[in-house]
Amino acid sequence: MRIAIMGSGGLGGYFGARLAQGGADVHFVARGKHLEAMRSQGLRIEGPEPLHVKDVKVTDRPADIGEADVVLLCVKLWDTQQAIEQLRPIVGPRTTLISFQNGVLKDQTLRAAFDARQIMGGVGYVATTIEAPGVIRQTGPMQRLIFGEFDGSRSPRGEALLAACLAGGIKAELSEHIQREIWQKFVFLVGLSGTTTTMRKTIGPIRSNPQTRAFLLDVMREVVAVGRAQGVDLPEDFADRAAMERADNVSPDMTSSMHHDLERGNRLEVRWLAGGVVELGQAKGVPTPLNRAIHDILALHAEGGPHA
Ligand SMILES: NC(=O)C1=CN([C@@H]2O[C@H](COP(=O)(O)OP(=O)(O)OC[C@H]3O[C@@H](n4cnc5c(N)ncnc54)[C@H](OP(=O)(O)O)[C@@H]3O)[C@@H](O)[C@H]2O)C=CC1
Ligand SMILES: CC(C)(CO)C(=O)C(=O)O
Repeated sequence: MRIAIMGSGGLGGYFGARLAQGGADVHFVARGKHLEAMRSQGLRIEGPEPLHVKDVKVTDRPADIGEADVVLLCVKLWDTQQAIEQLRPIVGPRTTLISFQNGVLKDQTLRAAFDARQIMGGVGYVATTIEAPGVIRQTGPMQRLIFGEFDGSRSPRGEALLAACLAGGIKAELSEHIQREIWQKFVFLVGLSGTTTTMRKTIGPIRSNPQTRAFLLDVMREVVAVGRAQGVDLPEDFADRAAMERADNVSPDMTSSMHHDLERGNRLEVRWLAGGVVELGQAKGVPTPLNRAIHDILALHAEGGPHA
């Protein structure tokens, strides 16, 4: 199975390395200094389960890879359109595409570019970032990939990718409810990213302080209300129980990739996270004042640049 990893940073680099370790034919797409370092030193994962993949197949020209069986889309949301254009030469009629990016609108973007039957849904759980060119740092032991067909079937292509993931030590699951999984992660992520980035703290202190804990919960409740209004099968108390439980069980030093981006002066995905909640809420008449506040507070940082 030829697997192309489009974007080899925190998410794509981590799971691509594990897939390669398990014996899959992995081709990474990277750029800049990260590409050079991967070419000269391979790809290193630091953290609870360190790994060094020495001979990585990596390019900045996806066309060189040839037709892929599976493409894992792992670029930041603002890079999606450019990535899609670069991917066209390696997407044949039998290629499957899965976006493990965050957010709930990503698959719409893929469907606008490719045949909808080629697209499976995906969710990635891991806390990773590019620490230095060629080096990905993982915080905490969490790592999990969930993917599935949007019609709920267990397809041969899903089973094949599952086997490749399991061989690489990835905690992977083939889901029969992938749309709900995508929203469940969205609820947690919007809460985590909105609070850690605006408060500039990791989850530990945020969940321990009653005032910030209540804020986190209310942010996630808004996402649940919007999801339910969109017809997603989310229990009404999903934020209060499952999402809060997840927030309580992750490592206290865990933060969101958006918080890392703020600290580094990178662009932020806030437009698709809290901003996406506001947009989808407006379409259904669901009030989302806290998500609006998060989106507005971060507006001056959304395009990147140093912050005081
Ligand atoms: N990191 C995490 O813990 C998790 C992240 N996610 C989601 O995954 C997505 C990716 O995030 P993350 O991995 O953190 O992001 P990173 O910035 O760490 O990685 C993305 C990588 O893709 C590269 N890239 C972008 N466009 C291209 C291109 N056209 N050609 C070659 N390389 C390209 C970027 O290069 P450059 O740096 O030059 O822009 C960067 O190295 C986001 O939607 C995020 O929300 C989901 C779960 C966990
Ligand atoms: C919440 C987390 C770390 C889980 O994978 C994530 O997706 C992100 O911060 O982008």
